[in-house]
Amino acid sequence: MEINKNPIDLTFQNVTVTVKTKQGKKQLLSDVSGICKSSQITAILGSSGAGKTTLLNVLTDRIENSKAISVRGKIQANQTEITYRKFSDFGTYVMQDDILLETMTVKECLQFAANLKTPGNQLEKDKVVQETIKILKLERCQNTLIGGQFVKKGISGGERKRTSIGFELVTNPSVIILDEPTSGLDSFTAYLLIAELKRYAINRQKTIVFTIHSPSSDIWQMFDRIMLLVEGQFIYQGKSNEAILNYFSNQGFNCPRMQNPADYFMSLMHLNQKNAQNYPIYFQKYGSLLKLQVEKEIEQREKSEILAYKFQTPFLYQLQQIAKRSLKNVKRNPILFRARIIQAIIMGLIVGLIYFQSEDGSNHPTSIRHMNDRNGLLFFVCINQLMMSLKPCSVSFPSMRKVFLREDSSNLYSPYAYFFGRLAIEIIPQIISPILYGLIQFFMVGLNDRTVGNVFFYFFCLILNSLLGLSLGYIGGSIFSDVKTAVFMSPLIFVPNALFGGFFKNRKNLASWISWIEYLFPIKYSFNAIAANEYENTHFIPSPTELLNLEFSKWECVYILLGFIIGLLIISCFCLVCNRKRLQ
Ligand SMILES: Nc1ncnc2c1ncn2[C@@H]1O[C@H](COP(=O)(O)OP(=O)(O)OP(=O)(O)O)[C@@H](O)[C@H]1O
Repeated sequence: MEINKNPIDLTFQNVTVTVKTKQGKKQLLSDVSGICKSSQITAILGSSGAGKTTLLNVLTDRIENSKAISVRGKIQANQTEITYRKFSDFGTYVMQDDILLETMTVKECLQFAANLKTPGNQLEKDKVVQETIKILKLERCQNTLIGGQFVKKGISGGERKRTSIGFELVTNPSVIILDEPTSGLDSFTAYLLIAELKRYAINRQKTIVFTIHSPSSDIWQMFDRIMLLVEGQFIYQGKSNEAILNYFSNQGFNCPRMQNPADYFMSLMHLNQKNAQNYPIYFQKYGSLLKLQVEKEIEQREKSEILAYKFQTPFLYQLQQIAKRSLKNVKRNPILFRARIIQAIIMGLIVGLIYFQSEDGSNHPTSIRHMNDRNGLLFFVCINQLMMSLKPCSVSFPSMRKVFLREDSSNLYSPYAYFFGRLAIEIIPQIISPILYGLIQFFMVGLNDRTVGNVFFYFFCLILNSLLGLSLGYIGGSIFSDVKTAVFMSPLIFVPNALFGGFFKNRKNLASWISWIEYLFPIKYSFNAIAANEYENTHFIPSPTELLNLEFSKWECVYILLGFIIGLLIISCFCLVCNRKRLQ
């Protein structure tokens, strides 16, 4: 990684954030101005709820004006105003939660970001990864899986945090903003991390800003600039060490010699009765002694051009990278894939045994009992296939939503590439599973095998049904943000499909005011196609398709089903793109 050609001073002026709450309006930040300089590390301290994360969200332009929240003020980089997309052109935001894919190794994780976000050939991208690993001292764990809920063995909390930072560093940003990078780390690991960030800021002229809760005295010594926040207002901003100690001692707040200054200032800011009486003094002193000075400093910054970092790899390359990663994810966490296959085998066996060599009308052509059995079997197969793929597909997007949102906010790839890259892999079990299911029960039951065409058509219908479940699952998964809601809502898709499918209630008996609804539920076409195929040249008299009043030919149903699948996939892709929320 080369020296930064684009050093940036980040400034903010008169920033006020107001939210509407049930109790009325609440100011999270009140008219704050400040400056974060290049080649320096700036630490923002304050007690819990002081507004630190809110300030970072404003700096990275992640809060939008809306009915519920109002943001005023000016954010500038080298005296040029910034907007959300422009921030990601030169800066990066490492959020408090380390959102990483647990099935990747540290190196693969950084490689993924480097492949998608850095220009040059593969050798150059690999070099960036190696350098990032070296800077963040991740050599020892580079080939260890990240780990988490499903993959139990993983890297430590400190390594996780550094990987999270590394994921953003590979793009060589000029400004790095971090929300509590040391949370959850022991004091020595925290020290090493801040020391690394400081070295990085100096050596590469980066602007590093972070919030921190309780730094040790060793960490405190390293800060170049400190901002102290109390109830959304600054009470100090400027140099660290002697400067801040002198400022407060001049006001009668002397830090005991043997005490960690960070602890002392945190105790001054903590909301209790005694401190609350001092708050007006802090604000008044800041207003009279520092505010003007900071504003002057901001005005004196020189205007210079920001070299925007707009590199994005071609769409097909993004698609390939996402598909490769999804495949690895399935291989290393195969539980869902295995469950789908085992489910297909067990369900195939159950159906095969229950309907074993069921009567096809050749012995008792007029038997309504046998005809009903066969109709029931065909309808059950349609519903069963749909449900077997709907559930896993409805949870697949919500379960990866955080990773997607994080990568999307880093502008790593197009959301369309993400959607189709995942689809390319997730479609595989949805094709294998119905084939397996069909192979087991088709011959056990003794379905229509008069021609090879009939056999293939049956299997084709099973696959279409499975893909229908996938596309319906994707719709739920891309609309609902969490797994539980997506699963709870799936009966809303299933029940009307079953009721209007043409088996439980004969379509001719539907009231005229409601009969049009049946055309909206695709299972009707699946049942129609599979029944039309089964009863081609049937022995049953009269023909079950006539009794069921099935109106379409089997190929007409296939075209309609394909239309449904493609249409639903397009809608779910659109929902995913529109539902992207910025992580705050
Ligand atoms: N959308 C919102 N609506 C109402 N109140 C909010 C909203 N977002 C934040 N707050 C409140 O604003 C205050 C500042 O929140 P913020 O997350 O910036 O604090 P913080 O200093 O980062 O705290 P911590 O150190 O605990 O993370 C808190 O009291 C929080 O409850």
